[in-house]
Amino acid sequence: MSSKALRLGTRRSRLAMAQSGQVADAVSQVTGRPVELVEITTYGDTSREHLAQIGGTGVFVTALRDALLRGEVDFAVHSLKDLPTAQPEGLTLAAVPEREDPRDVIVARDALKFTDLPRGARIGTGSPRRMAQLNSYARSHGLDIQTVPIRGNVDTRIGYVRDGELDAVVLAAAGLNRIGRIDEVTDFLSVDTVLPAPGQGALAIECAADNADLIAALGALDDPFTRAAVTAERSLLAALEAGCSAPVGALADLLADGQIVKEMRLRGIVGTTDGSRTVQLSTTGPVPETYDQAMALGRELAAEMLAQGAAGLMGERAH
Ligand SMILES: NCc1[nH]cc(CCC(=O)O)c1CC(=O)O
Repeated sequence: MSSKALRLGTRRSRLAMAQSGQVADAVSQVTGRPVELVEITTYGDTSREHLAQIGGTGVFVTALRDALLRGEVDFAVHSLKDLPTAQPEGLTLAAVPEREDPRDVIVARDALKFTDLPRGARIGTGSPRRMAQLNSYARSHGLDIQTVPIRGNVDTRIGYVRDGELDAVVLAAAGLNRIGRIDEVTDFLSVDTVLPAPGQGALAIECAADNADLIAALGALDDPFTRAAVTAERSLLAALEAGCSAPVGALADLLADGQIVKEMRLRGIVGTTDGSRTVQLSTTGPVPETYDQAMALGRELAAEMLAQGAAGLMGERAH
């Protein structure tokens, strides 16, 4: 391969710049080539509407993908949870690096934990998935909380707590880690309380499907277990015919007996945003050795969830 700089297309938000910068360093290491960041503005960055109102999936990624397809940039880094499950013609996921903390967290006033929030506390989140699970937990544990739809980047959301408009906001640990604000977390939510979004905490590195040299080089950053796990989670999401703004949580992990890994477990939840109804199920299977096996695990869980009425809890379909 040449020693020309590789062009990495990135959104200009603080989170996107942070994760692109981190991947740029890693890619530079494995390829020996300099990596140059190319800023691209997306519809998701400029729209003032709530994500759920924009509807559809992938508002953040379309502009990046267009730039890749036009050959204006060589590769792009996405938060996997923002990536639509359909892989567009002409592009490929060259690597899914090792996932970091997949949990959701609370940033609350006065260092409060979720379960210590006072009656009537206002918790900001624009995510139907988070609303459904927080409200469901509140109902079954006698908490009196109010979820308030908010939008904006991570700094803006934390700002709602700092300026006293909200008692707490819900965010992803991974995003806070990447922008260096993890210290502001007041409570890490157990995945038994709130299942993360499919793919949460993982990144996807995408490039043109015909760029074999680059695909091979970026492949050095791939973590096969993370890829198997997120493949199962995204297969569940796809089989539920839900989009990335649907109230669907999912997490795949490995079950071990001592040091010996036995199985992959996939947990999933769908719920109404008021938390009054949920379908939450789990399945296990052999640790996938192929993507097809990981996909099958997701489809199997989706079928069981649909048989228990999951479709009726998801509201309007994204497509
Ligand atoms: N919805 C926006 C978004 N997309 C990715 C992350 C960061 C976490 C990740 O990469 O999974 C966030 C912020 C958040 O949900 O708090």
